[in-house]
Amino acid sequence: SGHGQNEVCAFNSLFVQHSSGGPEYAAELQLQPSLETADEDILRQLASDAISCRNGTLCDAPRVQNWTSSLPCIKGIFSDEEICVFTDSNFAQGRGISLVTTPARAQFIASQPAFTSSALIKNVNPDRAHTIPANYKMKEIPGKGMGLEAIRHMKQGQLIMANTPSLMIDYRSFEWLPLQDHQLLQTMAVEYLPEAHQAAIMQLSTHDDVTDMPKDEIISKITSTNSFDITPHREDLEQDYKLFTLFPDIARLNHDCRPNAAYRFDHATMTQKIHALRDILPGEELTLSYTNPSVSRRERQDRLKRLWGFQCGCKSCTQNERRGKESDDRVAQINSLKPKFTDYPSTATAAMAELLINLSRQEGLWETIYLPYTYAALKYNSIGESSMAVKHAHMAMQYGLPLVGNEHSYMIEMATLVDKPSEHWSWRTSLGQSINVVIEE
Ligand SMILES: C[S@@+](CC[C@H](N)C(=O)[O-])C[C@H]1O[C@@H](n2cnc3c(N)ncnc32)[C@H](O)[C@@H]1O
Repeated sequence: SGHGQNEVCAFNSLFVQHSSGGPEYAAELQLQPSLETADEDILRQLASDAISCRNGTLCDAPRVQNWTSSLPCIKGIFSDEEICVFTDSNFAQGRGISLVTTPARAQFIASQPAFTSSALIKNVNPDRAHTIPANYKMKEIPGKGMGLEAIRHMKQGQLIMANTPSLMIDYRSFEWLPLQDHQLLQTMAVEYLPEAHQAAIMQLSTHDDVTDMPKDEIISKITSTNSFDITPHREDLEQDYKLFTLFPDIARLNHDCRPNAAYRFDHATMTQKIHALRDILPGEELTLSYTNPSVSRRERQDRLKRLWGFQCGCKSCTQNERRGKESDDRVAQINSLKPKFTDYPSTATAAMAELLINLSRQEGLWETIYLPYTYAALKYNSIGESSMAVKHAHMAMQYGLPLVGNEHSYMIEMATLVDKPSEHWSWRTSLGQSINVVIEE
């Protein structure tokens, strides 16, 4: 690209100048720990040069439209493609958003309705939604740092809060760039945001003490302690590369192995939505599960310690040995029953689906309970019990719709079944014939 020819702005070409190695340097980079490859001062100089580029004095105009800035860029070690910082400081009523990604993906994201019809995301973020009374307050939670507490009664399925991202970091930035370059882009992505937004990010939890840490590392700690993995839009051609995404208000939700809330990202509105998994009373802490809840207590605790660095103090993790064992047994039974509904040929029955529902309810696994309700609806319909089928299909939708949306295959099946059970493909399929009722997720 034209950009690459400009020595002032092209980070990777300066890497080459800095070393004595020439073209082999790229190969060297793969072997050395990246922190030793570039001098901090040089990187800083490059960053400030890049800012000058952005102001149009040293470089070409940004190559991607719709962003208030689209620099700096760094070329990947394993790829010819560049990773750049894209900021739109007007996004979400001036709250702003920064992306660290390829120009192609940035262009795709900028074409989403959230960018092209800004009225869509008016009032999405708590600090901009002055007219909507908050459902929660932030407070200190013993042993967990800060957290969010419900201040009103909320119904199962209700939207609790929503947020647009502060930062979205393409996984290619971690994979293609040396750590120091990656951290530099991440820091610049923060620094390009409006000041109030930056301040909110810098106040987020770092889990450990970060006094005396350089800013790049503090920001890395903040993103790794608080970000969600977002699966790319289904029309994005690069499904393998997720987006590590920070939502500054939602980041205050602590983990619980049996949470009362769940998240879902809507690409069109670029909004992470938090819904109530069950009815919530005022005074309850609002929680999400950071990890798969359907594994044993030991496994959950190990994962949380390994991946997040904390000892889980949730109710399910701290209950006594006997109750802990009962919970593990239910989870194991759930996990052995579930495949019977999706494996072919299916040996499952409506009674087994009811058992799965009961176990999930007892265990408080609300996030996935739409699955056994869906199985039950299909099994009842397959034996011609339409009223039971419709009843369970309604339950599947009540729990599933807020979490997976109406385009999810299960929700589509349930909506058609409820409409006319006898015209659904599953109708009486288990009677007198040997067709099995199995649907794909
Ligand atoms: C995304 S932040 C949640 C908000 C955070 N407590 C704060 O003060 O901003 C994740 C961090 O919160 C703490 N945390 C979250 N859930 C926890 C739990 N169940 N037990 C202990 N610490 C928890 C850990 O320090 C974790 O790294």
